[in-house]
Amino acid sequence: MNDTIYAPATGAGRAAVAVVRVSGPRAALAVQALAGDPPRPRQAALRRLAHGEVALDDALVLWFPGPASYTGEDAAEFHVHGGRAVVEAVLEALASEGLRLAEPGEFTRRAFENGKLDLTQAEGVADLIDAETDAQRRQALGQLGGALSQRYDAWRELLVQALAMLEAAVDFPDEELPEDVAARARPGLEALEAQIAAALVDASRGRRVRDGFRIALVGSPNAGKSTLLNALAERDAAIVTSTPGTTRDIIEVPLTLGGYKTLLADTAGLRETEDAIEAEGVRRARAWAAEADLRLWVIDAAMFHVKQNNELSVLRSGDWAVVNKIDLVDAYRLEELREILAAQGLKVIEMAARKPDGAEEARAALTSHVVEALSGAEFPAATRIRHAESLVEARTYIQRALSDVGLEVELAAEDVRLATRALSRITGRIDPEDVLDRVFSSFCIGK
Ligand SMILES: Nc1nc2c(ncn2[C@@H]2O[C@H](COP(=O)(O)OP(=O)(O)OP(=O)(O)O)[C@@H](O)[C@H]2O)c(=O)[nH]1
Ligand SMILES: [K+]
Ligand SMILES: [Mg+2]
Repeated sequence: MNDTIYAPATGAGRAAVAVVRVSGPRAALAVQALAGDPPRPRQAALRRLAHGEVALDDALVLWFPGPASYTGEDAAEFHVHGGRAVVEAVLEALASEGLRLAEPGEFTRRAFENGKLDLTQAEGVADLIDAETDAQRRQALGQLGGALSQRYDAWRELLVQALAMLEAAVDFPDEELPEDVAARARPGLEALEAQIAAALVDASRGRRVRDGFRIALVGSPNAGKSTLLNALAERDAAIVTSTPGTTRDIIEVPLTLGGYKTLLADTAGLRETEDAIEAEGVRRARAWAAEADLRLWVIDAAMFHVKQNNELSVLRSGDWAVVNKIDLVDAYRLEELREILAAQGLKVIEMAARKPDGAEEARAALTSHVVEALSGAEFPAATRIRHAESLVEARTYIQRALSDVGLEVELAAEDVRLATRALSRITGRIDPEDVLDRVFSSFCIGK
């Protein structure tokens, strides 16, 4: 039998109300010990909480007999005044009744184990709690509502149908069934393979909604990268000085643009250097830039020289050139720069980052870019690397099955079985402990 667990469900610190949750077989006893007979199920009752002779608080008490509770077990909630001493006293009383403090995510893990939600929905719960932007919230809510579960279940169903045909062909060879029985599995498998392939392309956009669209500021020392970062962040996140080589570490600033989470990174100016610390900074700058979704190549309009080739090597097509310090040059020079950079296939933005509102055009352009890149990506087939890994695996088995159909039907059937397992792992229909541990360890205590 499970332990009975308790935890504060609300954040630490002073607040008007704090909620303490209890779940497990001794939940009714715990309510009895602190608040007397459990109230009517799912109805709040105002009670004096006491432990032995000691009064603890006046609180709302809710009693959720299983299985109609969040965890599926007997559960209760105490809505107490949100002072630290009150919460501590209630937690202590519960501990002395033989209950134990819940581990991170343990309530949701029990809900999962009791079939209240599947693994992607459990992840939706965690993501909803972590959601900082509107897009993250929509994505998490969709996932909690079963958007991913439904898609995976539909795919699983297609695999089960294909498997049925292949198994029929294995069990009743030759005479009893038409010889093209196995071949009938093919169109379904082909369609599914294509759907998974498309989903994988879309998955990286979905992950960007959850984890943030990554924008790297790169360029020569002193081009004004840190100045631009600070202007966009609207605070002095990075040190700005007139000394080239000021920034060494990557400075990441989360920025919400058009309702989407982005991560803006200021990086060390790119140059050959004897200084070991700066060289490490340059290495990190290149590595971050390589993984980014967009690179902004910041250029000092007065100093730029066409031969800045070592910087070009980090750029990809579709990246932007930000011509900074336009206050220092004339129109003729600007026109010249524009031509050179456009010829490189870069989108060109001009600014004086140091001037008030100097970065507003860049902010507007970035906002439209991110919205365009991510809109609609709230509901992809995969929001985590874990999902994408299993999708890749399922796809590989389906491809192998397709090459075996007609030759070795038994092998094809086995591959389809393996593909089914890979998909089942995403929703937790089959749930190796390590996958569960990975998912639930990211939760906070009390959820
Ligand atoms: N005139 C002018 N100066 C600017 C502008 N933007 C930045 N600067 C100056 O350029 C110098 C370098 O700016 P930073 O933001 O530190 O440049 P950086 O690219 O981060 O430099 P490193 O970190 O050393 O690679 C500072 O003295 C800034 O004040 C601008 O729009 N116009
Ligand atoms: K500098
Ligand atoms: Mg800098």
